[in-house]
Amino acid sequence: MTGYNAKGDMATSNGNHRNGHCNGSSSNGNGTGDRQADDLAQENQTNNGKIQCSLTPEELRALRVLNEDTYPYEVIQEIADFIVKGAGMRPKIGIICGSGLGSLADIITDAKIFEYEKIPNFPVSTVEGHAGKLVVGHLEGAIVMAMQGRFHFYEGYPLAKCSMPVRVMKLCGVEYLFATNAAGGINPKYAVGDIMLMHDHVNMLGFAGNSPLQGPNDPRFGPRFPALVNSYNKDLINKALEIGKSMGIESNMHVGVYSCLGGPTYETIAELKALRMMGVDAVGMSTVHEVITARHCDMKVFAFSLITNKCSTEYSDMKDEEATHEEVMSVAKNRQKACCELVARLVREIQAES
Ligand SMILES: O=P(O)(O)O[C@H]1O[C@H](CO)[C@@H](O)[C@H]1O
Ligand code: HPA
Repeated sequence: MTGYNAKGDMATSNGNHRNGHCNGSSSNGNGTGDRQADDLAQENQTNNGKIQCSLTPEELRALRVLNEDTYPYEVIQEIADFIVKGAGMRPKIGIICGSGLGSLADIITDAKIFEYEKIPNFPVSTVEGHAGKLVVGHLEGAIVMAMQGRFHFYEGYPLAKCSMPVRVMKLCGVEYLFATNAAGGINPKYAVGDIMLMHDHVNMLGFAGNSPLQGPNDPRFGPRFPALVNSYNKDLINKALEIGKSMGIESNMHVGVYSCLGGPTYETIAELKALRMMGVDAVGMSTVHEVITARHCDMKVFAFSLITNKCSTEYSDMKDEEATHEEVMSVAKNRQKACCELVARLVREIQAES
C-alpha cells in the first residue's frame, strides 16, 4: 500500500445577480418566485421606471433565501447558531453519510436529532437511503455532527445548495469533514464491498463549467481561487490504511480517484471507458462539490467510497447486470459495520491527538 502525508469569500448572490436588488425580476428556478415577485410588485411603487421596494431588509432577505441558490454568510451563521444552540454542543468532526450509509450516524451517542424540514432555510432530502436528519452527539470522545442524507445535483439543487451544509458545519466549529459515498468501481481490481479511500478527484461537473463556488466570493469563507492539490488529507489516509490493516480488511481497501457525474443516470460503457482513461477508479454523483466547499473554508478532508457495483468498460461484458439503486443500498447495508468501524476508529485517533 502506498504511503500518504495531506485551507476561507462566499457567494452572496448568484452569477446573474438576481438577488440583493429589488429589481422586479421574478425568475428563480424553484417555481415559487413568480407568485412572490408578483405579490412583491403589488406592494411596490414605480418611480422613474424603477421599482422601489417597500419591504424591510429582513423581509427582503427572507425572500432571497427562499428563492436563491446561494446563501449569504449571515444566513449560514443563523443555521449554525440554531444547531449549536439546539444541540447544546459544538462539533469538531462533520460526517456526510453516503447512500445506504446512514448507520454511520446511528453510532453517535447522546444524540440530538434535527430533521432537515425543521432546520430554518435547509433543503430537504428526496433520495431513498438519505433520511434527511442531522445528528449531533458524541462519538469516541469527540463531538460530531452527521448528515443522514446529502443533497445531489440531480435532485434539482444547484451545487452551492448541495454543499451549503458543509459551510454550516464550518460555522458550527467543524474542523474535519468525513465525506462518504456509494460508488461504482471502474478500476478492474476493485470488488463489490471494497472501500476506496479518496486521494484525488476528477471534477466532471467543473469541466462543464459548474462549481459550488460560482458567483461572488465572500472572503469570510475562503479565497477566490482555492488550490485543490492537497485536498485529501494524507495523514488521515495513512491512519485509515493502518486501521484497515488492523481490521483485517487491507486487501479490500484501496487508495484511488473518484469522479462525480451529474446523474441521475448511471454511466454508459463509453463514458466509463473515458473515465478510466482519465485515471478514475470509482464513479458517483456526489462528494466532489462538498470537498471543494470544505477545502475552500480550510477544513481537513477525509473521504471514502464504498464500491457498491462494478462498472464494466467493455461491451463484451454487457452480460453484467445493470446498476440499480436497490443494489447500491443493499451492498451499503451489508458493509455498514466495516464502514462504521473505520469511521469510529479514525475519529478516536483524531480525538486522541487533540
Ligand atoms: O453519492 P451517494 O450519495 O452515496 O449516492 C450514490 O448512490 C446513488 C445512486 O445509486 C447516487 O446518489 C450516487 O451518488
Ligand atoms: N455510477 C454512479 N453513481 C453510483 C454508482 C455508479 O455506478 N454506484 C453508486 N453510485
